[in-house]
Amino acid sequence: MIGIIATHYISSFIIKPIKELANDMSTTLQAIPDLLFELDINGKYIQIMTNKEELLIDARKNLLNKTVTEALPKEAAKIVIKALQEADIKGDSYGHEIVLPIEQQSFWFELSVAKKKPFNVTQKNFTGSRFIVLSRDITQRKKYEKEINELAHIDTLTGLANRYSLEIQLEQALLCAKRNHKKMAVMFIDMDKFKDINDTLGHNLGDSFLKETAKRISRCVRKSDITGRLGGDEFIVVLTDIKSNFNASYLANKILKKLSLPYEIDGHHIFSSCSIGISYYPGDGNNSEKLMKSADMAMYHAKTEGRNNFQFFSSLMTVDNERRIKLEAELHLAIETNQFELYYQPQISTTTQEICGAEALIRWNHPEQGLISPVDFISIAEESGLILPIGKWVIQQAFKQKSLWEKQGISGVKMSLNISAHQLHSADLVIFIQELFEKYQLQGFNIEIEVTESVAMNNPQYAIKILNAIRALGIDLAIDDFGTGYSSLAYLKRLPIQTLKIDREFIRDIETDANDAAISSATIALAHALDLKVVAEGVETLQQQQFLKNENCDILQGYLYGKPMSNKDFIQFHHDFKHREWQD
Ligand SMILES: Nc1nc2c(ncn2[C@@H]2O[C@@H]3COP(=O)(O)O[C@H]4[C@@H](O)[C@H](n5cnc6c(=O)[nH]c(N)nc65)O[C@@H]4COP(=O)(O)O[C@H]3[C@H]2O)c(=O)[nH]1
Repeated sequence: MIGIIATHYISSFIIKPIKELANDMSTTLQAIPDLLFELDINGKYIQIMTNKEELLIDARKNLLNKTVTEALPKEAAKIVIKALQEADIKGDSYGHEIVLPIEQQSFWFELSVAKKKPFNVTQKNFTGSRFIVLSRDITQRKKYEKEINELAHIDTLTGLANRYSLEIQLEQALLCAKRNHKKMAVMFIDMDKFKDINDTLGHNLGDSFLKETAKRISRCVRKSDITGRLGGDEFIVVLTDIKSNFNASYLANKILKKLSLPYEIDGHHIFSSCSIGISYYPGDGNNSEKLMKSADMAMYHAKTEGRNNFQFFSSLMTVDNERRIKLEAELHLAIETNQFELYYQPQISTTTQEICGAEALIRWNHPEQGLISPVDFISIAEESGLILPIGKWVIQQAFKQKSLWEKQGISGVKMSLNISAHQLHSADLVIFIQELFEKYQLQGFNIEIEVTESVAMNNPQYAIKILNAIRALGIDLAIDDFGTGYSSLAYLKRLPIQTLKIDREFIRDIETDANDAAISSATIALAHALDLKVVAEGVETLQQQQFLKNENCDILQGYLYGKPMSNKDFIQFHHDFKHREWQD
């Protein structure tokens, strides 16, 4: 009886609570998303407590009594043993990470290990240290970490290295070059007139264009070279081991060629090019900042040399660069204090022998340097965006002058003026012209706007739209510097132009260079076939004049008749102009 009571007592007061506790424990373990193991100091699996069988490297029954060295990849097993040894000494160990191949995927686990305190009731056979190992699945976290790391180092648009990563990689490459006495080259690549593409076709298309550019650059370089995007349309290529300058020029030529091939993006045909500056280690700098800066200056020099070319850094450019920065600051002031003036160069009709036009050309009356030629500041104005206010001033001044000439009896003289790529692509250009056109009552008077061939051909669809709107106001349009740009006749036919201006490069050697003569003759014939008038620029000699007359060129402009001159001188010139000695 006592025996029964004692059994009942043990059952209800000892075994039952233990059972309940075990039940509770098992429910708690089910709820833990991690894997729990009990291992001995040799890494032998004593217990596996998890319901996440799919995260085990092998079936539970295959793992039990095996050691981690037998069950896991070598590297992971080493880490587990290390964590156990650490916990054996300190009592616990945290933060070790292992990667395991499970079902052909890589899973990351973070280990937390606690040394077990032996107690006698259940673990009579307990020999040596035992450990509870909690193995947390951190695969997702690792994925995010990798993504964040990539975001920090990779330019998300192009997949190339970003500025931060470029600097790190360049510093590392420099250390290596210093140690091994190697030469390196840094190339600074800037797309020509990217802003126009972005402004006119929108940012999405601009992005696609940059992606394509990045692809083309990547295809030109070796795997061991560093390629990245600094931001915007600026790319960097670092040649980490070059034998001679030839390597860099060869690659620069290759990149120039590839980036100037036509782009077809979302049905738009885009023509572009790039300018490249090159600096060398050790000659042009011994740290990443100096090398990048030198390459940047050389790139800027390439821009001023007409774009679509490459230049090596030279110390003289530092002076150039300082001058440019100073000039840009002074240009701001020049706009505010009205330091600009328009000069006018006469154009002579070969049929009437009269002055039939005047090209308005800007001059800068610099307070210290005197008259500065547009050649020295237009490109800076374009780069800095100052061309927009300057260009507006030119339009306003030329329109005003044209209206005054009419009032002063100087009629029949077409006023030609230049507009730049930036202007053509500025949103308010047409409205601005229209308002001034009405303000100065120029309806019915001859006004002509000149755009260079490359301006019109860069994004021709947009150029056609804007030029059509200008043309609709009754303004004539001319293609300037014809022959120096893309010469796409198919597009030329679609432009609403009335005049072609042959660049003075072709006129200069017209008597001695058969090619130039042939190009000029063909251009005149082509223009006439398209019902366009032809202006020859840069006519300096009677022989050139004769040649052009023989070819039926319509209008001549050049020093032979008159240099660009102030308004006062032009009025005098016009007054004095009758039939002169130079005429045949
Ligand atoms: N050697 C020689 N040169 C001759 C002869 N005849 C004319 N020229 C020069 O050739 C240039 C013709 O202008 P462009 O091709 O439009 O080239 C212009 C044009 O692209 C730009 N420019 C001038 N004014 C403006 C302006 O108001 N706006 C814009 N966007 N660009 C302008 O600056 C360029 C240079 O202008 P300029 O220095 O005035 O130089 C002028 C003129 O002085 C000649 O017989 N021999």
